[in-house]
Amino acid sequence: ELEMNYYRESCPKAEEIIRQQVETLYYKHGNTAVSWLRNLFHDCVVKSCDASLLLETARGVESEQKSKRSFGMRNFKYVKIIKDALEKECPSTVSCADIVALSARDGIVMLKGPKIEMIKTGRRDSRGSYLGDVETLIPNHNDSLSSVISTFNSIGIDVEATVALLGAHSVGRVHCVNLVHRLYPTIDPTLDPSYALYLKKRCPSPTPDPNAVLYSRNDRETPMVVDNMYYKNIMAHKGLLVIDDELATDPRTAPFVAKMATDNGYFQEQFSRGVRLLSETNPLTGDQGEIRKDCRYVN
Ligand code: HEM
Ligand SMILES: [Ca+2]
Ligand SMILES: [Ca+2]
Repeated sequence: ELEMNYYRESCPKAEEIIRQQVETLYYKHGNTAVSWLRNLFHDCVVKSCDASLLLETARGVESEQKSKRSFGMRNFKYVKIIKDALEKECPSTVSCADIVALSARDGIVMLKGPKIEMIKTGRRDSRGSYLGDVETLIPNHNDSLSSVISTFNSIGIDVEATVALLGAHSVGRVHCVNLVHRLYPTIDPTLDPSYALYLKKRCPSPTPDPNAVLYSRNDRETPMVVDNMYYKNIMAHKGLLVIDDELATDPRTAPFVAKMATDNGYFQEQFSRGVRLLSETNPLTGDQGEIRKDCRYVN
């Protein structure tokens, strides 16, 4: 079982070390905090919050980072800095899976989102990756709301918390490859026309080079703040993904969207609840898995 402050005896400074490292990294490379948030989603939805996402391709392991669904993910190299600081203090004690969970919590604070005081720890690390499952488990950029709701529901996350978690798209970016289908050959009629013109400027080619770093920010107003701006944007038909418009108009989700758009406190409360639920997905505990020494490789 996960518990609060799992490392209180084995490594009392663990949570403080992670917080410090997340903070230092944020001041050097602000978008690391954005990455820690996305990592939580991409790790926990694929089987378990077990740091399977962090494994690189080596010794028979094929990295989940290679999946199309991981497109645009960045900053993995900085996880090593956090892990090394922990290994120095207490070798082979703090799991990479707990780094994923705690760095997401601390990253959200750097992005001026809610302070989630209590997050359970004691997760252990997977002994392999699940590349083959990533495409079925992580929703695609053009998936329908119904399929997204059922994905989240299958890991115990209700519709209200799902709507709140999508507020993560109040920070970060989307590359043109994930957008152009809404702009070319004709503009998706659910997009605000002036916003569509802006997006066409950001993404001038219908066939962007996947290696080019052409992207649009998720939220032009507060791009580095986890806030309820996402809901205001999607209600104004200024969302980037297909699901954004559905979220704002579907009767199952529209009431939550409208409330989150007007009440940042309510958004923060539901977002915190969503993050906690997500972080507790199917953990490995006890003698399952292992405590990796280097998050990139199984021991
Ligand atoms: C329906 C579910 C979701 C879909 C379809 C989806 C899809 C996407 C796509 C297509 C991108 C842009 C990738 C790129 O082009 O670079 C993205 C970025 C991002 N997603 Fe999601 N996402 C979903 C849910 C979530 C959740 C639940 C979280 C976190 C709680 C999250 C956090 C992020 C973050 C932080 C970014 C920005 C990353 C960066 O700028 O480096 N997403 N997502
Ligand atoms: Ca995982
Ligand atoms: Ca924002």
